[in-house]
Amino acid sequence: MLPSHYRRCYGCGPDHGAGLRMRLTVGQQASIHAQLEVTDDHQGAPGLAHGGLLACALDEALGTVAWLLGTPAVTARLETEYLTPVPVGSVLHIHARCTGVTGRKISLVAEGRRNGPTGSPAVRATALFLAVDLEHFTTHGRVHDVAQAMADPDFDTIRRAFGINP
Ligand SMILES: CCCCCCCC(=O)SCCNC(=O)CCNC(=O)[C@H](O)C(C)(C)COP(=O)(O)OP(=O)(O)OC[C@H]1O[C@@H](n2cnc3c(N)ncnc32)[C@H](O)[C@@H]1OP(=O)(O)O
Repeated sequence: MLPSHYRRCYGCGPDHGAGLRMRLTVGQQASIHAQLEVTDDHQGAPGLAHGGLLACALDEALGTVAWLLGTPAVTARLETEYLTPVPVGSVLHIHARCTGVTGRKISLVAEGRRNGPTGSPAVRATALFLAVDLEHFTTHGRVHDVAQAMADPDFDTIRRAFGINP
């Protein structure tokens, strides 16, 4: 099981009051298994998960695979395909994996299944991530948030955890 890469991340952060709090586990080679419990807070239509939120959950799993490759990376392109509605109360079992790397470009795919990891697929995504350096976050984000994240006493543990499948 991987620790959250950033405590205030909407996808996996334990300190985010309204986040998805996804838990992610390393799979074979560069792949990730994750689970999303679909709750009342995730609705787009009555009783059904919001499509954008499902894309967010897949994005989180895809981004975590990219980090397993040893570099921070950000989503450049994300295409989602919705196959069946996902009702509140279901658990989405997500599997994300890398399909190729060309320079800074990381190609990935993900699939979310209902009713267990071998259930029928409900949502799929194809993504392109771009590897970036720390400057990406200090230039475009808030310097004090970056400094705070790096000052986290668990920062080294978190960084090392992503070296699981070098
Ligand atoms: C553990 C972590 C979990 C995190 C999960 C969540 C992940 C996220 O949500 S990240 C947040 C959302 N994403 C962003 O904010 C990114 C915003 N975009 C950017 O910052 C920039 O556009 C960025 C960094 C993606 C690319 O910019 P830049 O580094 O200048 O790349 P650039 O030089 O233009 O292009 C490099 C290559 O990528 C290609 N490329 C760039 N963007 C795209 C795109 N959208 N589609 C296709 N190809 C693209 C270019 O064509 C180029 O290809 P080639 O080398 O073959 O000519």
